[in-house]
Amino acid sequence: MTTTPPGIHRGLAGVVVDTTEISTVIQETNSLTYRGYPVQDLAARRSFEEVAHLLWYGELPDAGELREFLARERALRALDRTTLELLARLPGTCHPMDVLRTAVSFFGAEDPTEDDGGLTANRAKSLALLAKLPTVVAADQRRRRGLAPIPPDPSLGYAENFFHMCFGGVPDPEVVRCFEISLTLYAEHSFNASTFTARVVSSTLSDLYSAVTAAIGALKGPLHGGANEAVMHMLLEIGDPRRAGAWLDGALASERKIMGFGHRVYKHGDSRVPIMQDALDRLVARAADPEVSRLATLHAALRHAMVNRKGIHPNLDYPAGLAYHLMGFDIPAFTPIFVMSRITGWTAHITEQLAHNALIRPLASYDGPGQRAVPGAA
Ligand SMILES: CC(=O)SCCNC(=O)CCNC(=O)[C@H](O)C(C)(C)COP(=O)(O)OP(=O)(O)OC[C@H]1O[C@@H](n2cnc3c(N)ncnc32)[C@H](O)[C@@H]1OP(=O)(O)O
Ligand SMILES: O=C([O-])CC(=O)C(=O)O
Repeated sequence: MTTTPPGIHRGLAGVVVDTTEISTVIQETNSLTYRGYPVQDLAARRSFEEVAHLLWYGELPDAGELREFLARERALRALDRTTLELLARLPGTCHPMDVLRTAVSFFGAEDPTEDDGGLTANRAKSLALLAKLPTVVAADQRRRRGLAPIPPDPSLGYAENFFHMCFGGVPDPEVVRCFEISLTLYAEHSFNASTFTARVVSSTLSDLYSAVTAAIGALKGPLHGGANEAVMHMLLEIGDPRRAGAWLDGALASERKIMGFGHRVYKHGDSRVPIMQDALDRLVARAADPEVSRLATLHAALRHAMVNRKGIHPNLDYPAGLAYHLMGFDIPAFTPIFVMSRITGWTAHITEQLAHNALIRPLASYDGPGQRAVPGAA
């Protein structure tokens, strides 16, 4: 095992690198606020579009501002033919996060204002990405099912339209509401790895698309956003609620990381989990299906076993993973759905970084070989 020398903060654990006005985790109360508003109240009372406005502009929209915001977002959802052709040519074997990463990079290449890092230009790009990403995710899920894309419907809200583009129909409002709650909870979480990645890229004065492309790469990993997919794979691997304890003992004995558990900041439970778990419970009750009940029982059994054995609590990916499965999405679409939401937080942070920019460039303590002569050099 390697020991960390004093003064070194591996993984930047515990290091405060800047200030932010966007969100904060309040450790003492295990709570999370966006621009000062508790996230559970936003999830209960506001639409995801209102939350996006709050994150970007600092305030919830009034009725007129919301009308205008919705109209602008709905008008930008469609993909042009070149993008649809490009996406259709990507191998069906690649992960949907690769598709999304490629799409964002391509949007940048297509945008003649790509290098305009001004506030107005970046706000326009952020809105266009918010509007278009669900269209990419839905078209990609359909492609993998051998189905043609369904164009967006501008008469539908953000969450409803996503279901429409994925499945050709909108489920009952309770399901849409649970999905929208997940989008609000996933929208923003301070200096997490993907947001920090976006800020690092922006700190070099690179363009917004490059920062978002890099952030998608960071979110894909199973220690971050990729965990919501890994949770579902793990539940399917365990299969039977009666196996949960024994499976966990074996996994811990082999030093496996249990997906959907633990967090760098929350050590006594993720503030978002109770809200998402409540939404998941409603989905389970509504389904009234023995197979769904079995999965929910397994989900609860593994959570209890993990808390009992290790004292490690679930993070948001744990209830969100199963909730997305019950909503009918394919597992590889789960992390792309996270992107559809987190695009709001990433772009809010890019704007904030550029407003008070300092190049992000930490130091490293060198512990490689001492200086030596290149063979043959005089
Ligand atoms: C939306 C999000 O991105 S939330 C995070 C999603 N990621 C996951 O769910 C992946 C699983 N979880 C993990 O790997 C970790 O908990 C992380 C990466 C999220 C946080 O990691 P860190 O803050 O670096 O915590 P760290 O890895 O130091 O964990 C502390 C101890 O708890 C253990 N631990 C933490 N999480 C887990 C886990 N999920 N399974 C097993 N052990 C765990 C570690 O092994 C370590 O044990 P040790 O002290 O005996 O070495
Ligand atoms: O904050 C983190 O490290 C990870 C997380 O929960 C998030 O990004 O939502």
